[in-house]
Amino acid sequence: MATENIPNATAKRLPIYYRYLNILADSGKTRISSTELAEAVKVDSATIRRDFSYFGALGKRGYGYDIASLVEFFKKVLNQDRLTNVALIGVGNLGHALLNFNFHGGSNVRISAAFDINEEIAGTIQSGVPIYPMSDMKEQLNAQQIEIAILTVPAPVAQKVTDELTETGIKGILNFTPLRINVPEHMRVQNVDLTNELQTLIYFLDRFGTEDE
Ligand SMILES: NC(=O)c1ccc[n+]([C@@H]2O[C@H](COP(=O)([O-])OP(=O)(O)OC[C@H]3O[C@@H](n4cnc5c(N)ncnc54)[C@H](O)[C@@H]3O)[C@@H](O)[C@H]2O)c1
Repeated sequence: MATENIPNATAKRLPIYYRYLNILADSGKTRISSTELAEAVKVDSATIRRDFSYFGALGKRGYGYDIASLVEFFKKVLNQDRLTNVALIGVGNLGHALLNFNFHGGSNVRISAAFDINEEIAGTIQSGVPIYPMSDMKEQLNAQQIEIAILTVPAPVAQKVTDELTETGIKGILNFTPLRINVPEHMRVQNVDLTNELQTLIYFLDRFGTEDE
């Protein structure tokens, strides 16, 4: 299965497909056409067919896609058949909300360790997740074989903390800070920027209006 060379845009849509297909499977539905799926996930059917084609022909003409096999397939592609432990660095307002949420609801990702410089929080357990002092970070990440970190520290220290993370086994950072952090080539950063998302929405509404207009 050649999943290394799929385009970024396709990779980003896979969790959307996976989540919806799971809902369908739970409701007892057994097959779906690319047109139906397109309507539900708001991605056009040609794109869906192209996305799926990167993984080999999964659908049958006139039949559509078999939901159970798609779910199994995406589960493997997205590594949802094993639990992925992630770390959270910075348990402030946002960090705390993410700990509380902790990716419940059918996802196989969970925050298993959190770290903070504040000595009053370090050593406590919040939403079932232990908070460690920063001095324990390297040891804990290695011991728990954690490869992904969520970064929710203040922007002025984001690069410093990132540099500390590069000395551990961390391979990917979900960066909530507004700073565009620098990482070595073997690491990958995914930025989450709510302001940016909101501005994009405002831009599209200003320019194109809503779908019903
Ligand atoms: N991406 C988004 O959409 C979005 C939304 C809100 C906030 N943010 C960003 O998320 C970050 C956190 O925001 P917040 O409101 O939770 O801030 P906050 O001040 O409430 O929390 C920051 C936490 O980081 C800890 N911290 C500070 N320096 C540290 C260090 N060197 N090592 C480890 N921990 C350290 C603090 O003790 C605190 O607990 C900020 O960078 C903010 O700009 C992003």
